Amino acid sequence: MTQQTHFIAGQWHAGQGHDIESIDPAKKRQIWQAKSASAEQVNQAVSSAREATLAWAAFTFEERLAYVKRFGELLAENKDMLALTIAQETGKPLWETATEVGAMMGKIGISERAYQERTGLVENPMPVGKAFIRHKPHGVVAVFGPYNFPGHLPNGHIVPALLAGNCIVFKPSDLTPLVAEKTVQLWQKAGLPKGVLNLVQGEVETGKALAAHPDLDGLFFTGSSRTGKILHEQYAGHPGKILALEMGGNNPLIVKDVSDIDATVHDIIQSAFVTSGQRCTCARKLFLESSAQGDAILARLIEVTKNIKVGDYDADEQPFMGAMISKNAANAMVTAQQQLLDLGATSLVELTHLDTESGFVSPGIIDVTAMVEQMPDEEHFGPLLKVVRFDDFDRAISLGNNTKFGLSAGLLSDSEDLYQYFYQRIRAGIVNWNRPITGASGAAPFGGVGESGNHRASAYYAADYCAYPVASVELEKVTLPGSLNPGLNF
Ligand SMILES: NC(=O)c1ccc[n+]([C@@H]2O[C@H](COP(=O)([O-])OP(=O)(O)OC[C@H]3O[C@@H](n4cnc5c(N)ncnc54)[C@H](O)[C@@H]3O)[C@@H](O)[C@H]2O)c1
Ligand SMILES: O=CCC[C@H](NC(=O)CCC(=O)O)C(=O)O
Repeated sequence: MTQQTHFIAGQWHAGQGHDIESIDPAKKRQIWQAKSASAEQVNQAVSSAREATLAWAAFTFEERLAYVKRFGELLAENKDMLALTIAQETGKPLWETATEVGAMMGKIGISERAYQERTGLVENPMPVGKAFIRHKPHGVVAVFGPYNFPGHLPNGHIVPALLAGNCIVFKPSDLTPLVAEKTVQLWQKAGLPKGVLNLVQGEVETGKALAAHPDLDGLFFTGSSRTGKILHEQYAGHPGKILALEMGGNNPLIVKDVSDIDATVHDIIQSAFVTSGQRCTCARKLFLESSAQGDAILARLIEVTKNIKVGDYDADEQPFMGAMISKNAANAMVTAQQQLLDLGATSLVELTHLDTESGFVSPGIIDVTAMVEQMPDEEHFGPLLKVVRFDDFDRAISLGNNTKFGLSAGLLSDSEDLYQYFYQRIRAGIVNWNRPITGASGAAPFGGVGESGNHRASAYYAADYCAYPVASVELEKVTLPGSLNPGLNF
């Protein structure tokens, strides 16, 4: 029987599109297969969400919260199963996927607080009557997720959207359909009314059919800037629809005047190579001073990087890095490295595709100082760190800012004055000092400037794009004003 993987109007359905599959990039085996959703099934999912909107929005916040909390309990009960599924589908080590499931659980409390603090009720007295600020859900929204956090990042849209009273059609990455299926099964178990959350699986054409659906009130997207820009163009001329775009980055990390070299190298590695470099916040460009200290940091960085353990997600001795998402993604990193070398860069640690049928690569470091002006402003979404040596701090900042993106940036330095100087000049939505630039908190806004987003930050601020404000002045009965405007006679 064909896998029933599309959840529409509270029922699981087999797809009517073409064959799709999911491959474990570490073990190189198929772990899931199904047929994609047809355009008609996408249509049914949107209709089912539309039919559910009035009743779902009419629930009190506490009633909606009860469903979400039940989902949270189910996440806790199923955390090992979900962590293993994420590991199998993405290649990420189990220690890391356990933290992803933890972030999914943490999202519930954060979103509850954010709803109250950012979109809660405000009541102001007036000379006559009362003024209220309330918020209403948009209606039907699509949620698009990326492959690198297939649980946590869609969850970061779904939880606040449901709490605000929206109904959803969820289209996960076609590389991580199984995580989506298992997550939606938990929502079903939580007893969510039919139609409130729908799931359609498929590749780009399913995404296109959903994004273009005329009955959507909005779309919340996390993924690449390439896709985000297509969606942005598609939504041009539709000012009535809400579009939240969380996209990529080409993030700088600058090091100057530090006393602890190992701590510095740790924060560089945690910024550049965690999740095999597949985080939107990963450091892509490392700026090191042309000095004896810069040389010492680079030497130690090379040494520690060469010793990073890469391996199976379920290895007893856990690796720091698992496989990348696919052999194609691994190949793309090898190609990117070669292109930089062709442009005049020098390899310091070669990124190598360890088993060409898998997603395993070793982390790489490449010195791009000689060709930094010609370096393409691309997000290379994998473990390849580009090093730029600098003499002048201002030039490091200016090269760090020399990108169309603006997601994360960091300074490693013992000087607070230098940090203040850096903070004033660097352009990014996440700016850290003496901390890795990955691992952002869900309790803070999360978003970037430039082509990293469209000024609709997520995480703690997701509440903002999940509801629209309604201002009301209200009085219990129609009452003649005490003083009338000139020229009126009653
Ligand atoms: N800023 C953030 O919060 C954040 C977080 C995680 C990942 N990312 C970014 O995501 C990227 C990696 O994820 P990815 O490769 O899965 O992203 P992607 O853009 O390829 O895919 C994201 C989603 O969009 C769908 N899609 C692709 N093309 C489409 C189209 N033309 N129309 C409609 N839907 C389409 C995909 O099927 C998937 O569901 C990286 O660039 C990374 O930086 C950003
Ligand atoms: O790959 C991109 C996300 C990386 C991750 N950011 C978050 O988890 C943001 C917080 C949230 O959405 O709750 C990171 O910074 O490592």
